[in-house]
This record gives sequence, C-alpha cells and structure tokens, in this order.
Amino acid sequence: MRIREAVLTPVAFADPPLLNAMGVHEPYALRSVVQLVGEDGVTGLGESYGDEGFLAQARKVAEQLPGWDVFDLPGLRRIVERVVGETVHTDLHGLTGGFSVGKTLASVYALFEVAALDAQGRLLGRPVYDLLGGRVRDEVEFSAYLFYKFGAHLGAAGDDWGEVLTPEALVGQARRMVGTYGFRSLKLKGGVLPPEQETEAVRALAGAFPGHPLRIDPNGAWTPDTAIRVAHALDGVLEYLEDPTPGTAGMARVAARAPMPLATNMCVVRFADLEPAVRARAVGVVLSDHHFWGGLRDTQALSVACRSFGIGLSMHSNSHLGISLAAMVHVAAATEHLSYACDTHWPWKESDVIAPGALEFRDGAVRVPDGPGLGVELDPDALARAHETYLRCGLTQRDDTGYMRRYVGASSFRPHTERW
Ligand SMILES: O=C([O-])C(=O)C[C@H](O)[C@@H](O)C(=O)[O-]
Ligand SMILES: [Mg+2]
Repeated sequence: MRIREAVLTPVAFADPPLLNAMGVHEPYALRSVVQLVGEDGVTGLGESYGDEGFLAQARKVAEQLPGWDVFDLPGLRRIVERVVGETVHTDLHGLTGGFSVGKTLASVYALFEVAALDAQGRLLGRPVYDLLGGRVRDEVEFSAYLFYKFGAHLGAAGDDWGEVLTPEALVGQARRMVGTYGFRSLKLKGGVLPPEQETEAVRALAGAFPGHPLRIDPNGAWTPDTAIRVAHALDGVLEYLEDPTPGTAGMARVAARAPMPLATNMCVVRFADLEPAVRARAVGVVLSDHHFWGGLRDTQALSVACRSFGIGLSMHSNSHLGISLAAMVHVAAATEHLSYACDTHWPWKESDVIAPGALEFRDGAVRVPDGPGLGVELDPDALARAHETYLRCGLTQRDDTGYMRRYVGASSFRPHTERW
C-alpha cells in the first residue's frame, strides 16, 4: 500500500488544572493526529505530542511520505532520520527525562509507525496485536492516575473534580475514579507538596483502599536522602516508588536502601540508558511509553531487554486521546513481559477524536479491540472541533511552569529537581 497523503492535524482538548513538580496543567492539552491515506483509500491513524517543535518535525516527515509503502518500516526509519537529522526536540517540563537526537528520532518515528501498523491491520483485516506477534492477554489493566489539583483554571469557573490539596480530598478523587473505572492500582502524582504531606496522603489512600497497590511519582523532586526516608515510611504500602530523585546515580543510591523497587520514566528513556542503569542497579521497573520509545515494536524490544535483565516493565502516560489509548492497549496485549497495571490520563478528558464505544474500562481494564488495525474509528467532526479548539486556544507548547507562575507570581515558583 503506497501512501497518497499524510495528513497531520494538531488538536487540543480541555484539561483540568492538575499539579505536578513543574507546575500546573494549562486549560488545554495539545496532541497531533496523523492520517496516512493510502492510494486505495485505506487510512491508518496515529497520535502523539502536539508541541510546536514536535509538530515541525512531524510535518516535514509527513511531506516526504507520498509514495512510501506502509509495510516498509525500515524505509520509514530512513525517511525520519534523513528529515530530522541531528535535531533535538526539547520540551519545557522535562517530565519524561532528558533530550537527545535518538529520543527525537524515536518520538517522530513512533507517530508514523503506529499509523502504518493501523493501516497494515486494516488492509489485512487483522488487529494490530496480531501484527505484533499475537495477543497474550484479552484485557489490559490500568491504574488510577491521581493528581493534586486546583479547583479552577485562572479566570474560569470550578470543575466538578474540585480542589484537591488534602488527603481527604485525594481519597474522594480516588473514590470517584475507582467507582467509575474499577481501578485497582492507584498512582499519586507527587512532587507538589512537602514529602511528609504526600506520605500522609498515600497512607490515607492505603487506609481507604485496603489491598489496592499504590505508587507515588514526585518526578525527581526529592534528594536521595529524602527519597530514602519516604521509602522507609511507606514500606509495605507501595508496589513501587517512581522517579523519587533525578539521575541514575541518585536513583542507585535510593534503590540500594529502599525496600520497594524504583520505577522510572525519567532516567531510562532510551536504549542507551539501560546499560548504565542496570550496572548501577538503579531501577527495578522501566515505564515504557511507545510515544518516545520508538513505537510499538521497539516497546516490545524494550520489554525483552527488561526481562533479560530481571527488570519489570509497566507503562507511562501523558494526557492523550483514544488513538493513543488504542495503541497502548494493543502493544500491552501483545507484550508478554508486562509486570504492572499501566498508567493512563484517560479519566481527565471529556472529549475525543474517535467514535465512542471501542475502548471501555471495566474493573480497571480495557478489553483489547478486535477490529482491524487499532480497532478505533476517527470521528471527522470531532477531529475538526478539536483542531478548531487548537487554533482558538492559542497554546503552542505545554508550559506547566509558566502557567503556575501566573497563579502564584513569577518569583514564588521555582521548580527544580531535588527541591525537598
Ligand atoms: O509519570 C510521569 O512522569 C508522567 O505521567 C508525566 C506527566 O507529564 C504528568 O506528570 C502530568 O501529566 O503532569
Ligand atoms: Mg513518572
């Protein structure tokens, strides 16, 4: 199947004021949607980041794709390498670790790889999980992604999740998530309040949800000593501790003393990071993310590498829509070595670009869609609306720190790793 046209559409969707170590989510999250349209009219879908820097690279690749055969993934890699060259895409938040040429290439490639696999599946009448070697599970389990949050965006009315800055409010948020989606594992996005308060919040969750596995992720906001202290305070409570401190050396120091495994989506973010992390015994769980690990097939390669080194694998998420969730579900379904429930921001969005119904949560898990390709259909009107929102919202890159400074004053907020 040769490509006639690759259509790249930036989109935006409403996002609540969720807090993290770098600041607060702006009123809209940005994404990109690609449609690979074949000469015979079959279309493959992909979704990824919507920051301007990423879009610029993806746009240049899209222009080169007419005439390319969607079964030629090595050819896609060559096109991406040629077009992106030595460009390093950076973001303003650093919440998914360092930047490099390799990570930029992997991210841009991943957007189109997913769309190519979707198109291949549609042509063959087979789900993407079959193209990845077959399904090893019928459903994929996800965790509840709990956030401290402000009650309202600047100048806007409050949302129905309300303000969440206390353990009681957090337990309320968790009750709603668990009640609606049936999640078992609960993850708290930390690095927002002093570690003692976040420890108390995790304890409150443990009390309110006995038997539910718990995690906390301060995105490197703690020193190794603080991280070790929190790790001991939460001994027997956490299934893993995520990115407590920045860097492989710091993580290794904490890992040597912590009673639970350390997980990361910040210090191991490319294949080149694995060897030093394994040698230093810095991480027990790698949080894969096909959006920056080079797509679905490289995520499976990562899984094999992790299994070889005795490291667990789970999945990281950023704010996303249904095409990404479908891709996450397919790769998780076809990946044997997957040790924990995956992250998703799904409950935090109210609109999508796909037709409803294909992806539903029951008991905290999503049934793997059986339709051809990713098994989800684009809703053209919804895509047009989301693009219109993108144009109207005026945002061109995610800036949690800049937005937080508008809440609290520029001099009052200086995010940095090892803040506590
Ligand atoms: O596990 C993580 O580090 C993330 O999910 C990164 C995200 O950007 C999260 O911090 C968020 O949405 O604010
Ligand atoms: Mg994380």
